[in-house]
Amino acid sequence: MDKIAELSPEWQSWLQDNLARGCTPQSLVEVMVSHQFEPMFANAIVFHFSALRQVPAAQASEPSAGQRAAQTGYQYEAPRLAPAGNTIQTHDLTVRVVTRINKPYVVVLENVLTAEECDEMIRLSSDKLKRSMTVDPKTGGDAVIADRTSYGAFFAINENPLIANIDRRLAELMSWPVENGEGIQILNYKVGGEYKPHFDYFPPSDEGSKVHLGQGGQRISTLVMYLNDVPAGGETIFPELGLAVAPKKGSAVYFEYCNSLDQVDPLTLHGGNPVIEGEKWIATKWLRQHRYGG
Ligand SMILES: O=C(O)CCC(=O)C(=O)O
Ligand SMILES: [Fe+2]
Repeated sequence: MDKIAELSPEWQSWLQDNLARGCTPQSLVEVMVSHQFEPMFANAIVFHFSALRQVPAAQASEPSAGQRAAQTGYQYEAPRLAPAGNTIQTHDLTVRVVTRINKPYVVVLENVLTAEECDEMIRLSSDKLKRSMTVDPKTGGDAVIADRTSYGAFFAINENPLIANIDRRLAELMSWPVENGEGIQILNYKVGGEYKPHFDYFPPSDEGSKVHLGQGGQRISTLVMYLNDVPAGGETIFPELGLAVAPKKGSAVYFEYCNSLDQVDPLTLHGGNPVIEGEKWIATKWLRQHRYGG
């Protein structure tokens, strides 16, 4: 985590001392935020220090996955997406489970979308992007687009028959109502395009989260679907887990990070590695606690 360099030695020892005294990470985040630290940064840095805190010499030098999970204070509950079995049956596709991690619950899936659906979503969103570029003169066209490392488009829930069928399948897959989902978001990354590590949930201590939490509540899980094969780079990475998922057309990675106590799980920090060759298209589905929009 290179941002550590930005934290003064005084703050670093303050964090170490208070974690050693047994203060909760959340209380330390709040103090940092009250001292004008950016909430996402405070969350990430406090978690980083708490996860790396020295374990007694008698134990392994690296905390086990279970110990790291316990240190965050997040209470794991029964997963929403099927916790067992190598396939998940939806009304029209049999989705295959490739990899599972339990704490946090991260699952790599195959056959979430057909190749035709992937191609059609790319085609439809390319059209949307072209239209929005010409409709809004203030975006400045190509100059602005060239600066961005990714760009995207939204499909409203049930926007057309193709999307409605996919929304239905995803709700079955994730055992959560269609109405609690945000509309599918399409992102396109060119060579060099990336998505720096972040949390998909709205940090509870962040003032700016209130407006998001007011509609549909907290985000609880994410499904990142890959719409094309990427020749090199573009993996979805989970830095706290040492996990990198390579994009594969029609496959997806699913992860959960909010429980029934409204706690959020910092171990789900994730990002998109820079694309090295070719381009990367993904479709992301975020689920909310409550009914969202439509
Ligand atoms: O590009 C990726 O692989 C990750 C995308 C992501 O984190 C998101 O859409 O929230
Ligand atoms: Fe994300």
